[in-house]
Amino acid sequence: MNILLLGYGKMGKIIGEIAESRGHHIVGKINIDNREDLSMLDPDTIDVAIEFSQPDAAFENISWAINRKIPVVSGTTGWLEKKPAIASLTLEKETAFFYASNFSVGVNIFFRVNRFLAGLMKDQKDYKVTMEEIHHTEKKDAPSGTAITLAEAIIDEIPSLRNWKLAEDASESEKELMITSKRIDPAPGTHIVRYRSEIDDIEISHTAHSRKGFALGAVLVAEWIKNKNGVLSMDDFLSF
Ligand SMILES: NC(=O)C1=CN([C@@H]2O[C@H](COP(=O)(O)OP(=O)(O)OC[C@H]3O[C@@H](n4cnc5c(N)ncnc54)[C@H](O)[C@@H]3O)[C@@H](O)[C@H]2O)C=CC1
Ligand SMILES: O=C(O)C1=N[C@H](C(=O)O)C[C@H](O)C1
Repeated sequence: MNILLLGYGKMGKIIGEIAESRGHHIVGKINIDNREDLSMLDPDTIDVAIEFSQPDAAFENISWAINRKIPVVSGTTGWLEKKPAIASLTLEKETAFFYASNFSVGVNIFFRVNRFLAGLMKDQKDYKVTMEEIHHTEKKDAPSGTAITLAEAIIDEIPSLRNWKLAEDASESEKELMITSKRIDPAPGTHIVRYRSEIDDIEISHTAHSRKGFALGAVLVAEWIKNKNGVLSMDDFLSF
């Protein structure tokens, strides 16, 4: 496949290496300082764009590709208030858009375990749930996209919770799920969900040892998305 990389930072580079090792051809490596290279590409020769840039660049990158009917696989976090506009554009242009806050198989198993545990805890009034995420110091958004996905599932399952909040922003409230964000190098991504009572604690965690799982997941999705249409997610891709 011919793959365009929109965003060629830590993730873009590993994605490029994995894609090439699987026989794909990288037609462009676009960063903040070479966006003019986009005008030299022939959109008809691009099978899929993989977009890992930064929160304030994602919408423009994704729109550029979708407007040219290029399917997009995006992992950029921190821009999702604009996702409905991308969803409409995707349907209008009859192409495909795939978003995941986390592409690793391990985290997607963790998402299922998190939802199951939250369902078990929903009537356990003696436990208070909190979350913690730890990432490297270059990360631009907080909390992480993965933490938001975890929090949304917990809030879905536990009726007494209304929304999540960053622990540093807020005084505690019974109705809010507090998320602590820590920035410590070189952490590729750690997420912890804790239920604490006077008697005991229950804790689940996922720790990425590198970025390889995120990058491999994005390439596998790019291979899968070819010739598909619509707005897709990991629930469409995963077979478990
Ligand atoms: N969904 C997932 O599984 C994962 C998502 N991420 C997310 O992916 C994004 C990228 O992460 P990293 O590669 O670690 O960040 P990074 O900071 O290493 O790279 C971002 C790159 O985007 C480029 N960029 C900035 N503005 C641009 C623009 N207008 N057009 C094109 N490129 C532009 C920068 O030049 C930079 O090279 C972040 O939002 C991060 O949270 C990271 C890992 C896994
Ligand atoms: O910025 C990162 O590095 C990561 N971002 C994603 C997120 O915000 O959840 C996924 C992963 O945790 C690494």
